[in-house]
Amino acid sequence: MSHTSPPVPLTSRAGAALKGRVAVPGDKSISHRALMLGSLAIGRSHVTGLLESEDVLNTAKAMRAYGARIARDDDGGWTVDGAGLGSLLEPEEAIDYGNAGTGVRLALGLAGTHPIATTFTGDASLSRRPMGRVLEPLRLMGAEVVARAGDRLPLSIRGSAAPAPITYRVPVPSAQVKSAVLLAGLNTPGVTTVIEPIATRDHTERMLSGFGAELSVEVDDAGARIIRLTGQRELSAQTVQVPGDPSSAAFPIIAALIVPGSEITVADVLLNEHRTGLFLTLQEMGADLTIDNIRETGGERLGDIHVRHSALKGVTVPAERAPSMIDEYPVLAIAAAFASGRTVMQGLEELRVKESDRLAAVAAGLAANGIAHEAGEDTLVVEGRSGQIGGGTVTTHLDHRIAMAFLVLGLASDRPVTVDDGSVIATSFPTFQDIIRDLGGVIDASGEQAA
Ligand SMILES: O=C(O)C1=C[C@@H](OP(=O)(O)O)[C@@H](O)[C@H](O)C1
Ligand SMILES: C=C(OP(=O)(O)O)C(=O)O
Repeated sequence: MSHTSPPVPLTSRAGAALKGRVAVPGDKSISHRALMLGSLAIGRSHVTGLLESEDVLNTAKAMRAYGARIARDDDGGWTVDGAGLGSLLEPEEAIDYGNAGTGVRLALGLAGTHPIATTFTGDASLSRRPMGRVLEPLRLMGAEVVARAGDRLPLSIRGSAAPAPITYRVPVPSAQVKSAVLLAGLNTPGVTTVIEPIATRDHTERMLSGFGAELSVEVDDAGARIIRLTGQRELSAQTVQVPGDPSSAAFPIIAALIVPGSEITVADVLLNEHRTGLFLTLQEMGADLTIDNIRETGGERLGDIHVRHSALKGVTVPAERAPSMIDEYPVLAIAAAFASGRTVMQGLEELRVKESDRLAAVAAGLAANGIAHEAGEDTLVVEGRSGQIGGGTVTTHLDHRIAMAFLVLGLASDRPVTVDDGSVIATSFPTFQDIIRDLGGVIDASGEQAA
């Protein structure tokens, strides 16, 4: 399905308490990277728990176009036969990356240091998002780019036959930019260095090391991470187990916190320290949220998260925590609406360049459902329990997280909440509705009556 398909309005409403144990699908960030690194490695990689969502399937399609063989096995695992570093084939057609920012930005990194031409396109959301943040370092490495005004998609990129290693200080906290430069460094002779003043998710570094890349990470006196990668070293095939996506787990977890009487477990959730800002914030808000069965697999930590309906209180979420929960603010705003007192979220400028302008989209959704709030340039303040909640229709702007966040709102609201298009949920969490229903939550196609 693509997002030229007709919109699918969905409505959620309050019902029984949420109960049960669920597992959310695999982490999106790790899934993209497993397919990409497997495609560059020599030999056959095996991936279990891959997220089978539209964004990740677009990466599978892209890597096939570059010459990798990628197949789903009968047992649900995936095999990836890599073409080997430096041997990406020129895709015969434009690669349509749909809604996937991570996918296209990381693929640009790969394409940017191979002497082949690739044209990338995307849906209306992706075509609005800035690509200059990855094109700037790739141009410094020798790539030629022809892009729409403002470095937007569609664009064509041709990598240099003799790419130059660079030292690049990432100007915005972005794991996608960091990763694009590191992936470009793989096919570049010499040492590519990325300096990251503010730490972001480090799945690329971890997985590159796991696939045998020569990579080191050092933290300087100012706390910046300095990542050095020696290029043109072969990668070797690996087995990757993808843990559950904490950004997906956020939705049932917050649903359980705000629906009275709820008690749920979300099993096997990734607990990488650069991804757990939401869980810490919820605990500060007074959430009954505990984590156990903590273990490590494939260089990543995971565990089971238990939550019970809780009396939440408003808190201030500091700007420096934003990179570790950047995709979770829309649903945190929903938790904040049920807290006593005000919740202040700071350092949100990156929300403006996601699948939608998330700050504006969240504010509009809160307004439509009677929740008092104030949005600044890079801040959001939500007044908890400010009156009757719900009854609104929310515009999703092709943004899965806006759709899911406001469907969670409806599960605990005084009146039902409708989102104008739930089809986009399939980009990251295709089983969202099934999981909420399994727990006892009510989400219907709009117009359908609850049973
Ligand atoms: O590297 C990644 O896998 C991601 C990085 C983040 O984006 P930025 O790099 O733009 O912060 C995040 O929002 C996105 O969902 C996934
Ligand atoms: C920002 C997101 O994804 P991407 O940048 O990969 O489109 C997200 O999933 O919330």
